[in-house]
Amino acid sequence: MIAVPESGSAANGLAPALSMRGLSVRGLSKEFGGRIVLQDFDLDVAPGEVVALLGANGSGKSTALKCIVGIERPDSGRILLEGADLTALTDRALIDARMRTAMVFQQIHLVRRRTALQNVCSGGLGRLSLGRSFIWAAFPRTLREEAMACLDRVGLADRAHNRVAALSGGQQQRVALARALCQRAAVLLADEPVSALDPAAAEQVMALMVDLARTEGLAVAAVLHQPELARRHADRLVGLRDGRIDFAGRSADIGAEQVDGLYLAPAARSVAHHDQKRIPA
Ligand SMILES: Nc1ncnc2c1ncn2[C@@H]1O[C@H](COP(=O)(O)OP(=O)(O)OP(=O)(O)O)[C@@H](O)[C@H]1O
Repeated sequence: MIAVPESGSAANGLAPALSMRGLSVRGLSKEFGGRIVLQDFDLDVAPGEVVALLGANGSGKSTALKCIVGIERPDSGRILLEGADLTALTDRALIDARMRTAMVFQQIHLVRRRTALQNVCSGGLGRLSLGRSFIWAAFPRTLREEAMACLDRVGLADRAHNRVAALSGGQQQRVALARALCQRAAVLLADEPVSALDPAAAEQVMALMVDLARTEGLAVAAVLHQPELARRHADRLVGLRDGRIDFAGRSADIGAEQVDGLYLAPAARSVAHHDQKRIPA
């Protein structure tokens, strides 16, 4: 069992220095067509820790995750994964480093006509030679055993041979988490992983992500649209507004009104701010 790190000692909730473990991001910026959508974005996620990214639609949350995982190319900034600077790596070293990051999405990216086990095996494809990678039926026994253990870890060993299409949304998301385990990822980036799930399934998947962080030492960063769920499950919260960090800190230290403020329109925000100032302490 990995202890929850005492991060967030600095005033802004970030670790004081770039970490050699887990994920550290500094000064990430990205613009599309001349419009800045992410600016000076910093993030630290230690092994065993869960950090939730919150913010209104269009505030830059997904762009941040996409830049970290390599789907988008940041205009500037540094991304350190287990101490390796991804922005300085090339070729095989970059591919190997990227393999240590897994991503799960709201729209679950699994091959629906394949079994849960085959999908989880695919997480280990990067470790196979190219020739074998595309033969679904020919995953080596060792990989199948590892994938089975990963499915067992998420409570789905009994559904290993079911096609993904026959599983519920919550079960599919658990298969996606098992695939991340089989990939042997050190960092898990989750983009609205529970938005398509009913409340009970969402609760279950969030609890599983926290459990995997604690027991497997995964560093988890999750974009969430459910502030209450984030507050209950995440160790720290990072609030984004218009591409910039509005607040960052331990979940217990961040007030509900601060979180709610992320979702107010600018005019309502200035009224709320004015009202807040009038309330005697
Ligand atoms: N490939 C792209 N090309 C142009 N603009 C983009 C692209 N991707 C994102 N954007 C813009 O960047 C801004 C931030 O988008 P992003 O998806 O990161 O926001 P978000 O906070 O994840 O929003 P949501 O909660 O709706 O998913 C938005 O205005 C979006 O339209």
